[in-house]
Amino acid sequence: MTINENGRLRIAIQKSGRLSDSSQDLFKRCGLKISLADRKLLAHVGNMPIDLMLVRSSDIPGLVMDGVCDLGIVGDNTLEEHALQRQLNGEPSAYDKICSLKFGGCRLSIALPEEIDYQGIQSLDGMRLATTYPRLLNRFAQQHGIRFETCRLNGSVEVAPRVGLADGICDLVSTGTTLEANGLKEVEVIYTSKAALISGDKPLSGTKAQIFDKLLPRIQGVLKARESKYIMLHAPKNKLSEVITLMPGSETPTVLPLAERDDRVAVHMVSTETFFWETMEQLKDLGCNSILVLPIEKMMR
Ligand SMILES: Nc1ncnc2c1ncn2[C@@H]1O[C@H](COP(=O)(O)OP(=O)(O)OP(=O)(O)O)[C@@H](O)[C@H]1O
Ligand SMILES: O=P(O)(O)OC[C@H]1O[C@H](OP(=O)(O)OP(=O)(O)O)[C@H](O)[C@@H]1O
Ligand SMILES: [Mg+2]
Repeated sequence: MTINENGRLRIAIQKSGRLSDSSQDLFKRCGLKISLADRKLLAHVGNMPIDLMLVRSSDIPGLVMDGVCDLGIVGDNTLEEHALQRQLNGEPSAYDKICSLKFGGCRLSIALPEEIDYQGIQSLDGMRLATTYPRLLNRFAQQHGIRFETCRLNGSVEVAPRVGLADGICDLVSTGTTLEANGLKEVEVIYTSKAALISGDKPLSGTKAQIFDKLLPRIQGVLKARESKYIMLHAPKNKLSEVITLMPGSETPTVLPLAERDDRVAVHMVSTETFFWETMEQLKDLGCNSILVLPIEKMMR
């Protein structure tokens, strides 16, 4: 049986959940025309030879490692857990992480009921912890020379201690609201995660490699644009060098004359660093005005 050999690049993304909107948005920003009809699980991109396969997040590492999909977007946590499980089973677990994406940020943490007196990692010895990530949790236990029992729950893990299923949990945390709502406190962060773009470890075939070579710079351009800002301001000519020093990442600012003003110039630049209010205030103190910080939609070097 030949799988995935129709000359179209196949990308697995989460069907619905924490990563699905951001994954679709990333490809839309890359200029891909995606029309996702209700319940359609394989969507053809209209203007590029790419198909998006909509699946459960937990299936994405396996689909990419087995070559069913060429690329995938998945959380580091899911990827690492799956790879560890496959290694234990003696199954192929190789993949390439192409880049980290800037969404889906969370941490995998151990949490215990608030009333428990936690004295450090040794307090976990002998406990029973509910988790969706037993392999990552066991690795942590081994690294710290402690033993505990794990029981697997695929969702609503935070309810386990209250119903007597476990002493504590190991689950994903972002704002901490779910822990707090369920009377739990975070005691150890065992892994930090973001969404990642992955591929299998074998090189793509000719046509697919060409599609990928077109897509990757667009993805990188979207990521770069997201963290970059276009800054414009008017500055006194005699303070120009001080102004430029203050501007974050100001390698090659453009300096333009202003109509009917010999003492002031316009300065334009792209900043790839965070532009803080404090910097704007300092620029103002130097005599700058009309300071604009604008988002950038696309970038290509
Ligand atoms: N609270 C959160 N904040 C930010 N990112 C999160 C959060 N919870 C999960 N994630 C990230 O999003 C991924 C998908 O989470 P989500 O809960 O949508 O799906 P799931 O239940 O883990 O998986 P599946 O799609 O297989 O049902 C997680 O693996 C993690 O990387
Ligand atoms: O720290 P917080 O911001 O509260 O987020 C943490 C919650 O988010 C995730 O669950 P999700 O809401 O995705 O539900 P699920 O268990 O159905 O996957 C995770 O499993 C936690 O329960
Ligand atoms: Mg979830």
